[in-house]
Amino acid sequence: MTLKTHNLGCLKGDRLLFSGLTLQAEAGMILRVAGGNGAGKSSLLRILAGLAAPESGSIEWAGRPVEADRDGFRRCLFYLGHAAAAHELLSPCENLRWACACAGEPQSDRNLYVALEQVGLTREMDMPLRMLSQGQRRRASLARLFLSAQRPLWLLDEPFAALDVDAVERVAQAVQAHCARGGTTVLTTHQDAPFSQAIASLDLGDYA
Ligand SMILES: Nc1ncnc2c1ncn2[C@@H]1O[C@H](COP(=O)(O)OP(=O)(O)OP(=O)(O)O)[C@@H](O)[C@H]1O
Repeated sequence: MTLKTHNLGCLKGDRLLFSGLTLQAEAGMILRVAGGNGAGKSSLLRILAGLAAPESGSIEWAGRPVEADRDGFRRCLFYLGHAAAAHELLSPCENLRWACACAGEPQSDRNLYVALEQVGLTREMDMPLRMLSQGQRRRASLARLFLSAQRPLWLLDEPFAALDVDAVERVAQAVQAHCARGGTTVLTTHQDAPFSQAIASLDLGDYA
C-alpha cells in the first residue's frame, strides 16, 4: 500500500518549516527523511501519523484520503516517536505489555519475551526503566517493531539514536524484513542509514 502526500506544508509558531511537500512511499519501500536540526523531520512524521494537522496539503493512504477513515488508517500504522512514551517506574516488559494493550494488541508473555530478546534486553526486562541506560531505553521502545509486523506502515523517528552497532544492525534488519514482506517505512535519521539495500531519500531542506 502506498502513502502519498500532496503539497504538504507545516507551520510552527510564525515559521513555515516546509511547504509543497509531495512524497510517495510505496509498498516495500524505505524512505529516509533527511534534514538538519529543526528542519521539521519530527513534525512531518507527527503529521503523517495524524498526531498533528498540516498547515496545508493532504495525505493519502492506499488511494484514499486519510480523513476518510482515520481509525482504519491508525490501525495500519506503527509510529515510533523521538521520545519514548514509557513509564520510568515500569520495566521494559511492563511498558511493552501496556503499549501493546493500548494499541489494541494484547500480547502473551512469550511474545513479549521474544520481542525483548530481539532487542537484547532479556536481562533487563524486569528492571525499572529509570535504571536503564539511554540506549537500553531506546531498545525497549524498539521492541514493538518485533510485534508490529501486521501494521503495514511504519513511521520511525530517529530509530537509530543512542543505539550501539549491534542494535543498529538489528533494527535495520527488522525494517528491511518489514519492507520485504510488503510493508512501507518512513524514517528519520542523522546517521548514514545502515541498510544493505538502496533506499529512497528526501531532504526537507529542499522544501524550506
Ligand atoms: N509549538 C512550537 N512553536 C514554535 N516552534 C516550534 C514549536 N514546536 C516545534 N517548533 C520548532 O519547529 C522546528 C522543527 O522541529 P522538529 O522537531 O520537527 O525538527 P527536526 O527536524 O526533527 O529536528 P532534530 O533533527 O533536531 O530532531 C524547530 O525549530 C522547533 O523549535
